[in-house]
Amino acid sequence: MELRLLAVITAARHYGVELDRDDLRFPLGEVPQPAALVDWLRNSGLWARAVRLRWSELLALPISGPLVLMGRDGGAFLVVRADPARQLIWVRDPASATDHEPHALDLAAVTQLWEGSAILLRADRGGAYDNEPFSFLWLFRLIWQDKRLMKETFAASIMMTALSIVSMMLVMVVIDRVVTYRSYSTLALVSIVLGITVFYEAYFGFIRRQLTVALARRVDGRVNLWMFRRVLGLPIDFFERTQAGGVLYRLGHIGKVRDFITGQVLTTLLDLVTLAMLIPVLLWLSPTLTWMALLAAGVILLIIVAFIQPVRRLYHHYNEAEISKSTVLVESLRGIRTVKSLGLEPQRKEAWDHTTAAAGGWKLEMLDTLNWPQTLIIPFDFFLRSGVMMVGAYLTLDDPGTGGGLVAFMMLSSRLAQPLGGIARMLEQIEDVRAAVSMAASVLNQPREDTGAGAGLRPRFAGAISFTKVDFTYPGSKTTALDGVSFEIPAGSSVGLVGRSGSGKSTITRLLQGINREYEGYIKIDGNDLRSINLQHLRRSFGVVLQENFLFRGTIRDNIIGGRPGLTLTDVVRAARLAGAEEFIERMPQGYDTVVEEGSPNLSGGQRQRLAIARALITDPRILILDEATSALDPESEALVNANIARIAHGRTMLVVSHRLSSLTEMDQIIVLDRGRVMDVGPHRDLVERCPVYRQLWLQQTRYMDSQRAAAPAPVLAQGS
Ligand SMILES: Nc1ncnc2c1ncn2[C@@H]1O[C@H](COP(=O)(O)OP(=O)(O)OP(=O)(O)O)[C@@H](O)[C@H]1O
Repeated sequence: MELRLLAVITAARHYGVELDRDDLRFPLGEVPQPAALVDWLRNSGLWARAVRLRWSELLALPISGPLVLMGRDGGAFLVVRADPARQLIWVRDPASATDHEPHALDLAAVTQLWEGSAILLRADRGGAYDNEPFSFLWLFRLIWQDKRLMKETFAASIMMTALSIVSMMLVMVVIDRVVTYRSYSTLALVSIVLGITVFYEAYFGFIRRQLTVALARRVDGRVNLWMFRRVLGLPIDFFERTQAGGVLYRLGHIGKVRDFITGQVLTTLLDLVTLAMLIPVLLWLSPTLTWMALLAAGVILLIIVAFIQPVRRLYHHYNEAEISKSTVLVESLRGIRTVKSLGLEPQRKEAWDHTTAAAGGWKLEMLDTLNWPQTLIIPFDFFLRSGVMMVGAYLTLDDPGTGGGLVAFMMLSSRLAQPLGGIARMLEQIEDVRAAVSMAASVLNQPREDTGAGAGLRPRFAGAISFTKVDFTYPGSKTTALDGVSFEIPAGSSVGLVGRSGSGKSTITRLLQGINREYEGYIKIDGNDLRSINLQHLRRSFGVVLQENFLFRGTIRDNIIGGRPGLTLTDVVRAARLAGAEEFIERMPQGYDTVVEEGSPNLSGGQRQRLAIARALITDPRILILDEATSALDPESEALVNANIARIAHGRTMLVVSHRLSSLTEMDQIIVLDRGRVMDVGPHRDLVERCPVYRQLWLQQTRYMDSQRAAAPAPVLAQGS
């Protein structure tokens, strides 16, 4: 089992990618199958494929880097070279050192070891393009990946146009010959050929539609996958800066761009093929009429182009208004509890009315402006459709022998209208779509976090943390959040972070998790500079519980596992017990299989929090951060969690941010912060004596608690008396 993982890890390393065991979706203890290994490689940014090969095929493979053969006994080995002439392959044992000389195997030896399947891998060539910014060109290149399908679609279009030209020519023959010379045999022959032509035209039309649908579906799939990956790759502070409503609305535009390219642009390109073939034939049939038709079409295009600029401006305003509208809606829905409990409905309604009216106003103005080109083109469109025929009829009067030609011209030129209309529509929409591209790009092209598979160290943490002269200011903010912060936390110790509101407690935990990276100074974990550690590895090594934690729709068990591979119900129960959640979960009718609804309305705040603690503990993290994790709990739940805190802290470094100093008195050290500076570090009893800021906070709280205690016995006495 280990050998297969080792082989794949070694092969990936050849391409500069460091695989993370936590990314492998496969139950621990079982033999990993090629499909799971391929998924692992692909998710880490490599191109990989599982194949079954024959010996001859294996020998014929061009081997530029190692490929992995699956061994019979659940093992694996790496093929580094093949020599078809000598019928030999050279393999490395993944367990041995990489500089070890590969050894040659022949068919007999390979048959004994190999079970027939292999994993091919290489650096993903799509990778570079994957990292490019979202733009029109990007989408075109994405579509161009399906070159074969595109070529087939174009071939079908060419065939269709050729066939329609043939059938029109046949009509011309019928009119000129059959009618003039009364030839029945020609009529019969032409009818048969026409029948066949119609059949083929229908057939190619069917193929063309099928191909365009297939192309659209593929592009759709790829764009969706890519978009979600990009969005997940954006840093947290982007989502903090940007309202969810705006992000959703902007991302919605990607669908518009995709539909435009796979629909309008593709059809127009195909129609251009038709135009390129039709125009020479029309010129041959009647140059005068052709020029007239093209002139009318040209004027139509000019009218549309003239209105592009004003429409673009109005569209921009309309979009901005729509973003505000959608922000009001999303905000109202997300904050519905606050809205209802504070009775803020009239204000929200007013905001909604206001933004809706603004969006409606801009839309109306835009449609009004669009109405002009649509009206102005009508006479030219009419001339294109009917006027040309009248002129043609007039010309035929002078030359009666050309009746067939005129009919053929009319039938063919009617096909001119569709592609020209298509081009016009495309030009009309292009502004819309350009705006949509920049909308979607404003989210998708944000700088991403560098969580790349190859980037950074992946050390096993013991949990020692040090900050040395760390300065940090939030982007766009004037006040420094951290000012020359230095402290050391030995591995395995528990540390409290205290200070007034806004003193920088959460900022310290954010920097540690790599949420904000633009700090000055040094942050080290076990002596490794935080900047040099792989971001995903870093975050996975932490357990984090915040004041508000999001639970996903699913069972309690799924929520605690959180999709992490290799965890069983025993782990879930262990984590739940440690978090003080076991008792309430077992009282629920379905126990660990109880379904948590969206927003978890079926759980109390305290229960939700204890589940979040269990979720953080299940991976047995070396470093645990509790950021006001118990602040919102009722005294009973808080007491339950606090009673377990010593057990939770056992064997790991624990960082607890809390306003309630009474829950921190047992910590090994407490770091006192004030306005972004470290005022003092020490255990509770020392700090009360020597640190004025801490003493003040402590006295404030104990005085408050004393006054509560003093107030509490009164009713009891009254009752007893
Ligand atoms: N996302 C942010 N963008 C800009 N400034 C921020 C951001 N988060 C915090 N700050 C500022 O940084 C400073 C430190 O904030 P931080 O949240 O670390 O304090 P805290 O001690 O955790 O406060 P609290 O106890 O209220 O949670 C504050 O002045 C705050 O206004």
